Amino acid sequence: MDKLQEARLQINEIDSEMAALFERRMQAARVIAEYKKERGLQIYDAKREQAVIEKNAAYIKDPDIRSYYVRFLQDEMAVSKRYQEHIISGVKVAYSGIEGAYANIAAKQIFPYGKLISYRDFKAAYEAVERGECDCCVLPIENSYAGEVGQVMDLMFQGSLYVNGLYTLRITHHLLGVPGASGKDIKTVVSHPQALAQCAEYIREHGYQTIEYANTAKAAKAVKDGCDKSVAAIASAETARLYGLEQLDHDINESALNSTRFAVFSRVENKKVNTTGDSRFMLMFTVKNEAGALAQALNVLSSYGFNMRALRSRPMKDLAWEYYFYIEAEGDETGQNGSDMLRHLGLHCDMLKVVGHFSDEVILQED
Ligand SMILES: O=C(O)C(=O)C[C@]1(C(=O)O)C=C[C@@H](O)C=C1
Repeated sequence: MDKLQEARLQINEIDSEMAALFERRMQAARVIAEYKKERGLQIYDAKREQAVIEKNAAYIKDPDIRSYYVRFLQDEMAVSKRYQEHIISGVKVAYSGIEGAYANIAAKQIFPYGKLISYRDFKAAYEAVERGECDCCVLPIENSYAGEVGQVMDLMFQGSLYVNGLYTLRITHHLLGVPGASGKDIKTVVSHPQALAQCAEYIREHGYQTIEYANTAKAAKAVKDGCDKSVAAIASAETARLYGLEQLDHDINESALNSTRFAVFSRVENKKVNTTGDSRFMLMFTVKNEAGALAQALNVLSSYGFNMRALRSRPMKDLAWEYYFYIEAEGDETGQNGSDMLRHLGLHCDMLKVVGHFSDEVILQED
């Protein structure tokens, strides 16, 4: 037998072993896909991929081969992601608003393989998941300019869903007109009040009239349907594409940091977040009506080493002048220290629930 034949026989043997291993790996990937579908998690997990590569590359003794093996692992995970997309494809994702609205843009980016279903408002989208009509929903919880989204906070407090992922969408506004219009033609701009406020300086400089719409996509649709060269919408580049509008001016919002945080809600809690130090969790509670109860509750978190990043209060709708509290904190509350903290915190609360935890806040780019 010559060397070629010998090497090919070896490869045949290795490939047959690898085929069996590949099948096992893909079966594990299927389990992961189904787990993620139930919890509204993204397939791609950058940290996990990094860990897989680091751990396995270290097994390769020949330094000449190591970089090829890293490539092999990357390809293997790309195949695994394609297979998972095939399994999850059509996962039903509820969002509020119409196509082209920012919630739709965020949902599309988080679940490009999903079936996105529009609901008229936050409550309708949230309840569609509670009823089992959708697998998860994507709702805004906070805007860097306008602050918390109170209606979504209230749903989190009263409802039964969990937050297993948080995504920040950077928002860039553009001036959008009908084809053939130019900046000089524009007299009136239409958009959501927040978008108008975010571009207030630009609008003032140009002396435009403003008209408010329920969301930026509706404003864009109105411009398209109105066919009036003197009216422009303020919305995203994606909305322009969707409604066949032209960008007459770009990046017109004042703050470059304009962004909205979207949470993905699902019926199943993602019990274990990674423990690499980037975990965060969200709590909602009411405190006992006693002097110092709130201060004591807050002290419990720090005494167990959890760093509180946000504290908000909202009125309880059915009890005048009573409030519930929302906390977002850094750390992993699923371990022993976390459950001790929650037990201790519970002593100061009438009601306490963990609404969600997630490992990393993912930054989405608008385009
Ligand atoms: O571990 C996961 O979360 C997976 O989805 C599996 C897997 C892989 O094939 O190893 C695939 C995609 C992720 O980006 C990370 C890893």
